[in-house]
Amino acid sequence: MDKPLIVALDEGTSNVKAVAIDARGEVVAKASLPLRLATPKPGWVEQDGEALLAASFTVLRQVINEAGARHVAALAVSNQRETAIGWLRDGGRPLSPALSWQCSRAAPFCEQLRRDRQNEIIRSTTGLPVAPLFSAPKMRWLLDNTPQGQARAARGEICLGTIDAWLLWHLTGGEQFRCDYSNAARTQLVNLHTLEWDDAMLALFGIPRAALPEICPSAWRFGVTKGVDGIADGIPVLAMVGDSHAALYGHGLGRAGGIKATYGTGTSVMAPLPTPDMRITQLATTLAWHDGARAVYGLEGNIPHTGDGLAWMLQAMGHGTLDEAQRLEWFQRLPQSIASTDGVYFVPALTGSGAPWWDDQARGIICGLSRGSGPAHLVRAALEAIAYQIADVIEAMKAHPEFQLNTLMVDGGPTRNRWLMQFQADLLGCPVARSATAELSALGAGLLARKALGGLNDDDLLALLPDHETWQPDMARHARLQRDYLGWRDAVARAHWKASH
Ligand SMILES: O=P(O)(O)OC[C@H](O)CO
Repeated sequence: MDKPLIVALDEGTSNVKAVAIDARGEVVAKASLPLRLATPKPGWVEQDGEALLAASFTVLRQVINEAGARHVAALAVSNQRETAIGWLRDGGRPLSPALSWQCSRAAPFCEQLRRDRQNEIIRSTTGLPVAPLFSAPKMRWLLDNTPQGQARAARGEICLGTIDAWLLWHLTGGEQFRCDYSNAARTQLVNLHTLEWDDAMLALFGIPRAALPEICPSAWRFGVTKGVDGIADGIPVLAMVGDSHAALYGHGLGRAGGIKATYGTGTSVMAPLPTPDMRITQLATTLAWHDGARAVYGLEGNIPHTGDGLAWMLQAMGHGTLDEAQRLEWFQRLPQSIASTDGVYFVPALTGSGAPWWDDQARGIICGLSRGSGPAHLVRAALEAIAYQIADVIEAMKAHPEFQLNTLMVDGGPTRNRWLMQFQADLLGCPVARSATAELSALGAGLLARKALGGLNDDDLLALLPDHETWQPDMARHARLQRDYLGWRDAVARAHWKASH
């Protein structure tokens, strides 16, 4: 193979990395750079779109040059989702900083939609709840805060896009204005049944169709590089996909029964589904990817505080300065030093609860303390809370008629904790499989690009997936943990107590 490499860009919220992946699926070169977030007002979170481009092009240039441009068959992109940016079609200059997925400046507009009782039509059309997280209310804010924004957008002078579209536009010298299905599905403007921009949603959010990109499959010939300093012209971009979706693809190509959980500050749990079905109102339904032949859907639950709850507990106990290695040592040693938490639970609803409860008013609680409770009980309760919250989302997923759980596939920093992996397997009563690679999103996007190159079927791609280390459940312990899980549910109800009083 004269061009064996795919260079995949993983454009995240806090850093951007590029990796070169060879024909066996191995990472042979990589580079990364941190990205800055700005918080100009409470609740506002934004990112300099041009700085994001510059960092992305720097890591791409570095990896392409290290690997040798003549060996690069294609580029692939996985990216932070929901973040929205507007730019001038003439010249590509941004209208303002990109509005991060974390930004809640569009909350008043969302509140109005809820007051106008638009929730149900939005959810049944797009699969998503009304929330400032999604791109559509952010795009509306951008147009409202740009002189003659609506009129100029309707005339096609303004482009509105997710980060994949922004990157592609600039990678192709302004020639291609396209995004992929997975990113489009997170805007809240796509009809999940037709997979097209939806007229009713465009009208509701006040977004002219002329301002939006063409939606393409995630594995697709999106365009070729043109005019990027230091990067050869003519390299095809063959995949673009949201990062969480790319990780699911990188774990197992979305085979039935393989659910993934990315453990980080928060956790995204995603299950692949063959059809969209929006009956489970506690979770978001989304498009996982379109591989050029077919669309795969996803049922997703986002939990805001998992690793973050652990960090909070450590800080509250006065150990916030421990470095990463010390934390891992602590978090493995302390929970094993006791047989159980003796009924102590920590519900880390620190800014409200996410999936499957969705209660902004909920607040964190520690309950079940007795005279004998100590640091080990608290640390163990914080670790167990991660596993319990994931179990809550999976419980909600079980209501879906096509749901299957064979293995929970996991990735992210906290999965290095072997005690936590075993506890998660015992609690769920199913194997937990941790991916051997830290570059799962980039790898998933890279595999989609390989698919677009042609010549490989899914069995060939499966052979390129990284290995997993698996923890098998102890079923006797699983049975005992069902009692503790009921105690957890009771604690969750107490965390939600404030909302109803
Ligand atoms: O930047 P990450 O990797 O935390 O991902 C951000 C998510 O895509 C937002 O939905």
